[in-house]
Amino acid sequence: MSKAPIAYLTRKEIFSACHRLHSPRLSKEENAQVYGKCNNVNGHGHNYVVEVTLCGPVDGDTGMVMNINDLKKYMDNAIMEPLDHKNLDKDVPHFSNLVSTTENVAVFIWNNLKAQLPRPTMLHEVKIYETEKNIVIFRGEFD
Ligand SMILES: Nc1nc2c(c(=O)[nH]1)N=C([C@H](O)[C@H](O)COP(=O)(O)OP(=O)(O)OP(=O)(O)O)CN2
Ligand SMILES: [Zn+2]
Repeated sequence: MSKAPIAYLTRKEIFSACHRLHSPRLSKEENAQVYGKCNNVNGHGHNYVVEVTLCGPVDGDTGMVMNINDLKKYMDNAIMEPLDHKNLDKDVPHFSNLVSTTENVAVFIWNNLKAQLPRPTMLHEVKIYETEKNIVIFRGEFD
């Protein structure tokens, strides 16, 4: 029997949210120094573009790594429902005591997706464009 080819499947979603970069582990002065304009108490917003990539065998019967309709459902639950049109720092309990950098948002999304996927090991990458120029990739790695 021939082996199934392994493919990477990516889907993109866009969510809008506001936030302020402020770490509870730093003093007021340190926060101002580290985050500069992003520490402004009024906050600011982004249209975050999130690309989720799964990796897995192409099913011989369906021809799919996963049905995109199912991936869309998982991403709605893991990304859109908790984050879209939210104040990340005030509306999302995960960030009540954790600075809402894009790195931390990527880890949050990764963990939400992992908890839902029928085969969590399929999750390969979460990539977020906070702006056109600022991009974070998380692949579930720890130092
Ligand atoms: N490592 C990180 N550094 C910064 C993050 C982050 O999430 N991780 N986030 C920010 C701010 O949230 C900020 O919104 C960045 O915006 P800005 O500097 O305006 O964005 P650009 O770099 O695209 O804009 P410029 O035109 O270059 O000013 C800051 N740092
Ligand atoms: Zn920002």
